[in-house]
Amino acid sequence: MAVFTVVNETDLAQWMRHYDLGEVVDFRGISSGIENSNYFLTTTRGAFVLTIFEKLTAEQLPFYLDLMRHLASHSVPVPDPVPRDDGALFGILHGKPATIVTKLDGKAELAPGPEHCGEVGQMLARLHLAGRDFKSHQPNLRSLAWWKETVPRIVPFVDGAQRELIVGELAHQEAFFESADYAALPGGPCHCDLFRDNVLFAPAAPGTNHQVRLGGFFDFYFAGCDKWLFDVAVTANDWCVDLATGRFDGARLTALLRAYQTVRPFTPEENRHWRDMLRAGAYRFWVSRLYDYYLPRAAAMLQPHDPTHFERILRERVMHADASPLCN
Ligand SMILES: Nc1ncnc2c1ncn2[C@@H]1O[C@H](COP(=O)(O)OP(=O)(O)OP(=O)(O)O)[C@@H](O)[C@H]1O
Ligand SMILES: N[C@@H](CCO)C(=O)O
Repeated sequence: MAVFTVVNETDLAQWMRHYDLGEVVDFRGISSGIENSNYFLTTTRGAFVLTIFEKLTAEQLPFYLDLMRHLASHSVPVPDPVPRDDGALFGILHGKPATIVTKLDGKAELAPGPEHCGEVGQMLARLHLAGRDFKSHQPNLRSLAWWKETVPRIVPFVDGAQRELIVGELAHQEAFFESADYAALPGGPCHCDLFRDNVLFAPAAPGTNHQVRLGGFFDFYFAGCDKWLFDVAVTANDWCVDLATGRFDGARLTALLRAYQTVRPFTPEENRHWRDMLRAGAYRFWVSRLYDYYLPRAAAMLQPHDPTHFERILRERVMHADASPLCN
């Protein structure tokens, strides 16, 4: 269930007066998702998604919506927020900020193969390059500063071995973030949460030699400016692993990294610090999952994600810290 705020026919008719989207043909709630209320909206002008933000505020939204609009205008397939009659990308519905974005094609691929990872890698590099002239800046709000603030709050709940890892890795990451090599890593707007459930795939067009077709990336509400390599690491840690062990699948990892580098080759510093960044990517989600597990927000997370999955991945990455970028 992911319709927390109910929109009836009268509310919708009132809301649609602010848009030049023709007549409503179909309107239905979307059952998945745990953060916002989402509806599929079909009008005589096309297919859209209406999102009512249950937690993000009107002050927080412009960075995300402007970024999506910027990327969409640079041919990166992401939901494009539709401007209202006053030019605004969101309005207020039932007292909460709400927006209409274009609907992407396809469905999530939860058991990806190398062909899916290749498409994701290439588009992620295109997203990074397209973000270079995006004017707003918001840091990744789930990076080092947040880890430093959050780790002391979760440490009382974890066992001795976990405490050692969580505190030790924080020290490792602090040293990495302070290094000259880290400062030299290129960066800009990043998705920061490009997991399998935030990407859609559609059937490949007949007559093309593509096995799959990327519908697009969505759920930009953890996006922020960060090192591009961090985004690649977060993505690889989800798309290219065996979910039972956290180990990399060599074919998927190679496909993702090769495809990314056909668009933007890694710099020497990125090559040197791939493993540190994989650790950072795993750490970010281990910490957030522990936080959501032990300190749940009111009415949040219907089903918290399993923190031990990312503990396993982090231990795996620490163990293979010396491996080179294109190896598993
Ligand atoms: N622009 C879009 N185009 C097509 N489908 C979309 C779009 N936005 C959302 N969806 C569909 O709606 C579902 C719920 O969206 P989403 O996962 O973003 O939920 P949420 O509650 O906003 O965030 P979270 O993933 O953090 O729970 C997605 O799984 C996807 O199927
Ligand atoms: N992708 C995150 C959830 C927040 O979108 C996780 O798996 O922990």
